[in-house]
Amino acid sequence: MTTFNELSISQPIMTALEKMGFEEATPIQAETIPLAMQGNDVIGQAQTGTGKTAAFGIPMIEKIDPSQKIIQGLVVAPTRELANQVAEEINRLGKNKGVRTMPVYGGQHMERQIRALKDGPHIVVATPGRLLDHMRRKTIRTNNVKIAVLDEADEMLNMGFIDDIRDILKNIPDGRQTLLFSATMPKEIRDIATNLMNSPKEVKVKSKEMTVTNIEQFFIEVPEKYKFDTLTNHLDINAPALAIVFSRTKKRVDEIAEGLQARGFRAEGIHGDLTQGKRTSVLNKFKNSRVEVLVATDVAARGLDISGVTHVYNFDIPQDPESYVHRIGRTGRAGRTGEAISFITPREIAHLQSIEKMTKSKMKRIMPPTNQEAERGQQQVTVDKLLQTIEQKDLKSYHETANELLQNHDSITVIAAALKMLTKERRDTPVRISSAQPISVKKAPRGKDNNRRTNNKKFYGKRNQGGRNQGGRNRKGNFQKRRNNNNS
Ligand SMILES: Nc1ncnc2c1ncn2[C@@H]1O[C@H](COP(=O)(O)OP(=O)(O)OP(=O)(O)O)[C@@H](O)[C@H]1O
Ligand SMILES: [Mg+2]
Repeated sequence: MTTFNELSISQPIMTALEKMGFEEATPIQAETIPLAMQGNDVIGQAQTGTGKTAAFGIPMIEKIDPSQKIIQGLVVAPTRELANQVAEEINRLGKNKGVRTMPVYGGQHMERQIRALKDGPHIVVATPGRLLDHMRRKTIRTNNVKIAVLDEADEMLNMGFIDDIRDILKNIPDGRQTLLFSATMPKEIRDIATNLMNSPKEVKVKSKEMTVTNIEQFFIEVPEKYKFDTLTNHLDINAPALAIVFSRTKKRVDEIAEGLQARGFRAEGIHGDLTQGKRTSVLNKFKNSRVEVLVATDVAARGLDISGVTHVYNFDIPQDPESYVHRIGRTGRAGRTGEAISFITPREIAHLQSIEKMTKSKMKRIMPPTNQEAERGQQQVTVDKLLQTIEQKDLKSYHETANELLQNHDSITVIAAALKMLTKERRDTPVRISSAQPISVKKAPRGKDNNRRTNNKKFYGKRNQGGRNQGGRNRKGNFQKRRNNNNS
């Protein structure tokens, strides 16, 4: 364990770290902060949720001279929400030193942004498109930038962004220091990265798996047309505090979010076709739990740090293993636990195996929950609430009425009625999600494939007709029991 003291961090930042409740440095922080503070270029790779933001934020703030009101540090991030979040964290870290950080991204009012930039932030955290726009207008000048960071570096150096990144880096003075961070770093991207840097030091926090071990990973083999019912049944059983459901297309995100609302869930969708105002409001509602299920495209896959996300669903399995790693990494952050559940259509089993191979982790097969299990799951939510109320013990004033009730009815009937009243009514509103092509693997591994397949037909029935009852449940316990041991 490394304390921040051992890393020779200056007092103002130490005070900020204390305020933020950071007691010890995470491994990626312990390894990269000294290297970066010595002036090295660094490529830092560590699992999701392990504190990479502070790993580049701290050395960046150390480099800033707050008396000079010019942009000295630049962070580039792939999405607007992430740019905003990273700016917030660097602001917290740099506050006591008087270092001001400003997020700059598209969808915000240009004139207002230009006015704010005139106030002279020391650090800008930007998305590439809007940053280039400002650089062309000369409303952002990069000639004094001493340190540049690519957060989610492999994504930034991928096809979609690489040209923009080259243009941005061309305009930053040669003597600059460059830091690249991500949880994933495919080899071909690392080679591109090295060319843009000055003899970088590579730090890879060693771990057997690319994914975080405190995220339990499951998969459910389910035909496309049963995915939605499987999702709502699963949500009923697990009653997640906050869940993110990833889907492949914006259209499906909208449809899933609307379908969930129709079935009584507080759900909203987020994707790139929404206005920035809508994107921000949906994310804020999710952060303060007014929305319990966030349905998203990969726009929410990388970097977002929302505490309390207990479940990540891959309604559609992603194409790349990297995307899988980042998506499920929205839970199980900073040492917490989480569950990731991926829906795999029968034709995608080979793809699932290729993801497992790349990430060096296993997903355990679970069976799709039945309608009866989902009903019991919802009742259990009520029972949990009831038990909490019993624990609070403040029930004396209800005793007399309770006694009267029990004189005329037996206790089972009374309790059952109370449970019925308190349990969220299950809606069976029919929902149709437009179809998606299954993802295929170029080289489908043969053979092993077969023992993964089971005939799941018997598990699906029309909603509310009742499926196969698996017997008594005990929330998670039942869930565990149903794992297929052949695959764990
Ligand atoms: N040393 C620390 N002690 C306690 N909490 C920390 C520490 N460093 C960071 N955190 C917290 O851990 C959470 C995850 O950090 P962060 O978002 O930087 O992870 P990340 O490695 O960038 O993940 P991702 O790969 O998903 O982007 C944040 O809430 C952050 O405030
Ligand atoms: Mg991050």
